Amino acid sequence: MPVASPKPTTPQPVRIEETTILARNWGRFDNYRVTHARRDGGEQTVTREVYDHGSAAAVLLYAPGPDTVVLTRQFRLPPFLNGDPAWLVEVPAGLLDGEDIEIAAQREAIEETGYEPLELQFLFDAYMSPGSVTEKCACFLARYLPGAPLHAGGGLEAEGEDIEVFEIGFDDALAMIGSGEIVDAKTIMMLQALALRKLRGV
Ligand SMILES: Nc1nc2c(ncn2[C@@H]2O[C@H](COP(=O)(O)OP(=O)(O)O[C@H]3O[C@H](CO)[C@@H](O)[C@H](O)[C@@H]3O)[C@@H](O)[C@H]2O)c(=O)[nH]1
Ligand SMILES: [Mg+2]
Repeated sequence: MPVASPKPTTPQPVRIEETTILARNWGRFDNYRVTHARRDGGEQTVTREVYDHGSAAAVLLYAPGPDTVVLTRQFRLPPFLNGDPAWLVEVPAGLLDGEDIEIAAQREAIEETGYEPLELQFLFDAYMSPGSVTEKCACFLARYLPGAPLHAGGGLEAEGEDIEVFEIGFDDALAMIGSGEIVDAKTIMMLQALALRKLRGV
C-alpha cells in the first residue's frame, strides 16, 4: 500500500499542444492535446475533452433558532438522461456572472429563494467534476430570517427557471441524503459541513 503523501505530488509543467473547438454554444466544449510530466520523471501526451461554462457559487441558508434550511427543487436534464428523477433538491446556486463569488452567492440565493443571506461564511471551494468540467463551486454558509423573504423566489423566468422553494428541518434535510432524495454533490457536502460544525460547536 502506498503511503499517502501530505504534499501535492502533481508534477509540472503542463503543455497544451493543440486545442480543437468542439462546440461554442451556451458553454465551450474543446478537445485538448496536452503533454504533462509523469511521476516517474517522464512525460506523456494525452487528449482530453473539457466542458467550460464558468465557475459557480452556492449558499446553504440556515436558521439556528428553528434549526431549518432553505432548499430548492428544479428540473435538471442530465440526471433524467442518466435514468434518475429530473427534479433535483439543491441549495441555491448559480454560475458567476463576471462578479466576485460573494456577490454571486448573494444574488443567486435571493433570485432563487427570495431570502437574503446574512453573515455569509466561506466553507470551501469544490470542483464539481474535475476530469471533464472546469467549474469550481465556491460554497458558503449563511443565516436567513425565516418568514421574512424579500419575495417568493423561483429564479429568473426569462432563463426558463421554475424553482420550487421550501424550508425543512436540518435533521430532515440530512435524512434526505440517506434516503437518496438529495443526490446533488454540493448540497450533500454543504449539509454535512454544517452537521460537522454543529457537532464541534462552531
Ligand atoms: N445548463 C444549461 N443551462 C442553460 C442553457 N441555456 C440556458 N440555461 C439557463 O441558465 C440557467 C443557469 O442558472 P444558474 O442558477 O446560473 O446555474 P445553475 O443551473 O443553477 O448551475 C449550478 O448548479 C448546477 C447544479 O448543481 C451545476 O451543475 C452547475 O454547474 C452550477 O453549479 C439555467 O437555469 C438555465 O435556465 C444551456 O444550454 N445549458
Ligand atoms: Mg441555479
